[in-house]
Amino acid sequence: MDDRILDDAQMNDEENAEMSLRPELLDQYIGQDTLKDNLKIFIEAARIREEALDHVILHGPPGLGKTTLSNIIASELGVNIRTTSGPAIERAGDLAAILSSLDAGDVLFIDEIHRLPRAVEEVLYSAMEDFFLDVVIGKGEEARNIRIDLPPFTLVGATTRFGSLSAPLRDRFGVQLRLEYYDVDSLITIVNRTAEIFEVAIDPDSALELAKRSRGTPRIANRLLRRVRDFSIVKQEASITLGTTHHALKVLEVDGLGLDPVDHRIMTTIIETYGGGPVGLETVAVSIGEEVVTLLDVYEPYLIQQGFLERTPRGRKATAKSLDYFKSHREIDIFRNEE
Ligand SMILES: Nc1ncnc2c1ncn2[C@@H]1O[C@H](COP(=O)(O)OP(=O)(O)OP(=O)(O)O)[C@@H](O)[C@H]1O
Ligand SMILES: [Mg+2]
Repeated sequence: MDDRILDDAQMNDEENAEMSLRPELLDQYIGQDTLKDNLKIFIEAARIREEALDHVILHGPPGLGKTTLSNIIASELGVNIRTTSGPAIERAGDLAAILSSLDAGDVLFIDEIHRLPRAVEEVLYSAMEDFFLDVVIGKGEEARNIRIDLPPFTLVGATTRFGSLSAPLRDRFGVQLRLEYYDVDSLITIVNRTAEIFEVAIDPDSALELAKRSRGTPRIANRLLRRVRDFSIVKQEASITLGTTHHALKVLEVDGLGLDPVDHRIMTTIIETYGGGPVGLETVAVSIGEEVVTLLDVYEPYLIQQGFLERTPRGRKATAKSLDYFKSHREIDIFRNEE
């Protein structure tokens, strides 16, 4: 399973590549039109008022552009950005150090904000609402409370689990933006843009094919393009052809809808072992040897969006549509491509 297209462990080696692909301004950010229109107004208003932008929470599945957008927000505001993540801020003191180093109007980006320790989160409330921190200095009898005033700043939080945020934290974000899976047209534009940056030519039908098989996710579109480009280079093609694209996707075990072998194992386990469900996600995870969080964050959202999987109070259920799709894939060669 080392070649899995969605594997997190694989992501490290692409971080550099991702950096160079990140659009820097809102106009270069493809798709998410409603979100962009709203954000433009809020940014413009903050600039006119010469105040810090209200706190922003970006939520949605991995790879849809939350980190990219947080950097764009800072660029568009013309301010500095400090980047950290929920698990990296272990103590209230860590947070105090970061916050007191900000200049007025700066953006503090906290990735994976649902993983902030509880004690840190509670200190964050007053920082967000009234720009001050109450911290305890010293221990025992010596301990005393001090109040630190902060410059007005904008907290941008990102999470794949909006539902796991506590209500008090959620409510302190004045701007709540949900990223949606991208449509095929936006993904074609993203594939073509990335190809241009890579300086490779790609046939329009190949770009379309990659767009259709990217699970609505720019990160996956870019990743597939990089792999397909490798095959094309070896074949010494002048431009990435549909034949090579099909071949590469077959080797990568990406099916016609962008589903990979893990998606197939999830669905066939629910359908065949558990009679279509309902079955608990933990049970499915154990059956196929994957982490529950991976299923929750990476696999399940797209299977639900495609109408294959349903969340019910008693567990996950396969839909009628999924019975057809996964049954027919089982009868024929599972990763056959329409060549
Ligand atoms: N709207 C977009 N237009 C062009 N490229 C995009 C867009 N959104 C994302 N990308 C590209 O997709 C890649 C992944 O985006 P990003 O890292 O911002 O996702 P993320 O939502 O932060 O993911 P995670 O939840 O895993 O942190 C980046 O390389 C970025 O260049
Ligand atoms: Mg990110």
